[in-house]
Amino acid sequence: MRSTDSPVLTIDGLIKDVGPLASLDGKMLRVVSGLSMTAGRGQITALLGANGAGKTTTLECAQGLQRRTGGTISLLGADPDSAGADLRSRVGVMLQDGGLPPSARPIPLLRHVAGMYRNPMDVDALVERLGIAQFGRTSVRRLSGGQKQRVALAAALIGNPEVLFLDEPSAGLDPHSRQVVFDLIAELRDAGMGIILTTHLMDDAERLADYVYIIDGGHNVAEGTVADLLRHDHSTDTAITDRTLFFDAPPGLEFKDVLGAGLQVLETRAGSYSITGALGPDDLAALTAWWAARNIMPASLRLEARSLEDVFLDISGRDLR
Ligand SMILES: Nc1ncnc2c1ncn2[C@@H]1O[C@H](COP(=O)(O)OP(=O)(O)OP(=O)(O)O)[C@@H](O)[C@H]1O
Repeated sequence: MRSTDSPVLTIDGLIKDVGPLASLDGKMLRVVSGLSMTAGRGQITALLGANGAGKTTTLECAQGLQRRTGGTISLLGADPDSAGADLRSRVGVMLQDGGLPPSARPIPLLRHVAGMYRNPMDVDALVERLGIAQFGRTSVRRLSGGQKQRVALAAALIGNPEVLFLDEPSAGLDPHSRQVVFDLIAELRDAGMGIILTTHLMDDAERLADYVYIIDGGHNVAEGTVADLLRHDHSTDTAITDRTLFFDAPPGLEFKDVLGAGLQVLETRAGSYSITGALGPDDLAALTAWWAARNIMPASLRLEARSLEDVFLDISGRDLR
C-alpha cells in the first residue's frame, strides 16, 4: 500500500461479510476480504475492478453506510462507524443509484441542501457548470440517467467537502457531459480535494486517476500510477515496453525477417496485420523502408500502447468487463 503525506482515507485489511443468505443455506458471504488502500488530499484515487469485485461495498464501509466485519478505516482521522455529523459535513458522496428523492426538483433541492452547510458552494455556479439549468425544475423521477448523475454530483459537492466519493462517476453520461464532469473533478483535485472513485471503465481510470488500486474478488491485486501499471508485467515482475502496430495491407505478406527478434507478427484476417512486442523506432524504419521498396502503401496504420484492460487480463486472466 502506498504512503501519502496527507491521507484523507486509509483502509487496512477491510473485511465485509453479508448475510446470512438463504441462497447459501443461511451462511454468510465474504464480499471484501482483506482490502487495503490509502487516498491522499489533492489526488484522485481509483478503485478499478469488474462488476461484483467489492468496490461499492468498500466505499460504503469507508463512508460508514455499511458496518465492516473487520479491519480498520480512518476517514479524515476518524472511524466512520462511530463518527458523527461533523465528519459527514466534510465528506461528499455520490452513490451509484443517485440516492435523490424522486419527487424533488434539482434546483430547489440543491438550494435546500446548500442551506444545511456552513460554507456551501455557489448553487448557481454549480448549476451552470454542470448544465443543470435546462432541467432544474423537472422532478428527479422524470430525468434521464445522465441528468440524475449530474444532479447527484452537484449534491455531493454542494457542501464544499474535503473528501469526495464517486461511485462510477461516468455511468449514463454522454461524451460531452462526461468531459464536463471530468474537467470539474480534475479542477477540484487541483484545488486540494481528496477524490476517491470506483469504476469498471479502464478509460475513466486512465484519464482521471493519479493512483489506481485494481480490485478482484474483494481484495487488492495490483496498484500504482497508471503509468507504473502499464509498464510492469505482474506475472513475471518485469518491465514492459510492449506496443502493438496494426495495419491493413495486401494479404499474404511475409516480413518476419525485416523486424527485430521477439516481435509477434499476426495476419488476423486477410490483409489485417498486427505486430506486438518491444517495437522500437528501428523496427518502424525497417518496416516502412520495406514497404517503400515494394511500393506498398498500407490502407491504415495504428500504434497502440498497453491499456489497463491488458494489465487486468494479465493479472486475473479475464476481461475487465
Ligand atoms: N447484501 C448483499 N447480499 C448478497 N450479496 C451481496 C450483498 N452486498 C454485496 N453483495 C455481493 O458482493 C459482491 C460485491 O458487490 P459490490 O457492489 O461491492 O461490487 P462492485 O465492485 O461495486 O460491483 P459493480 O461494479 O457491479 O458495482 C457482489 O457479488 C454482490 O453481489
